[in-house]
Amino acid sequence: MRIALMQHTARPLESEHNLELIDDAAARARAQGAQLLLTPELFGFGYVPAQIRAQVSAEQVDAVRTRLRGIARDRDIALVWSLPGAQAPDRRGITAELADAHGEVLASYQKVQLYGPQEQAAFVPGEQPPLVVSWGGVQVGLLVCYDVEFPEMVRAAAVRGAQLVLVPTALAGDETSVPGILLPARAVENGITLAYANHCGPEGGLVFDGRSVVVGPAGQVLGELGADPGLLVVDLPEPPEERGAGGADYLHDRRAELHRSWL
Ligand SMILES: NC(=O)CCCCC(N)=O
Repeated sequence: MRIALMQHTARPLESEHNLELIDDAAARARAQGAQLLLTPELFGFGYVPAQIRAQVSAEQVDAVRTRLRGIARDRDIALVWSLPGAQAPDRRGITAELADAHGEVLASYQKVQLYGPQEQAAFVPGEQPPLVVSWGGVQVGLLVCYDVEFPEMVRAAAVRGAQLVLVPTALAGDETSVPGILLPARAVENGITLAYANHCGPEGGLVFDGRSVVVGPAGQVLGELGADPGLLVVDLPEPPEERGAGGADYLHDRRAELHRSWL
């Protein structure tokens, strides 16, 4: 299976411009044989939580979502996007959704681990575990940004059968430990592949790191980008016949009840 990750700089609240970037990335990804395109967190509006809360209506979110479904359909590629939820501005979270190449939404997930006071003031956290759906013969789970830094969140996707976890993100501040240490660890401890698509460059008062990456079940880097805009196209390895092949099978060996009683 071949997937693509879009890494770019969104323009705050300029959804027409941001959608054109996504459409262009979808066309280029499809031309390179990718079956899915993963895009960064809140890319349609830019990573500007306070401005989204104050200025983006539910109708505007719905219009952008409709356009994204159309891009998936018109470009004949599955698409993962991240938007504000469909609710009123004071009751919505940050979502990630997977649509198939017909533009049909297969999975929706609401970010559980909101990051920092800005996000917590602007959005409502999700309370549900990641939904895992079958797409292209692979069990796919969705998480958003900060979620993936918690072992519990990736484990929740893995115990629900996820083989591939797709993560729209918005990481700034030169946090090299996230793509460099945490993501490989999450992949190894669950025997899964993780794809992490970030913003890059100056946007909304922050400077995003880029460093989008795909990490395989042994923690191996299958593809990565630097600090500039780009399209990362990666051929995913076949999911391992059985987890832990050649190593520990943490999911099988863990003493979950005992661990739960300690935490
Ligand atoms: N949008 C986000 O969830 C940002 C998470 C950044 C976490 C970090 N370690 O800097």
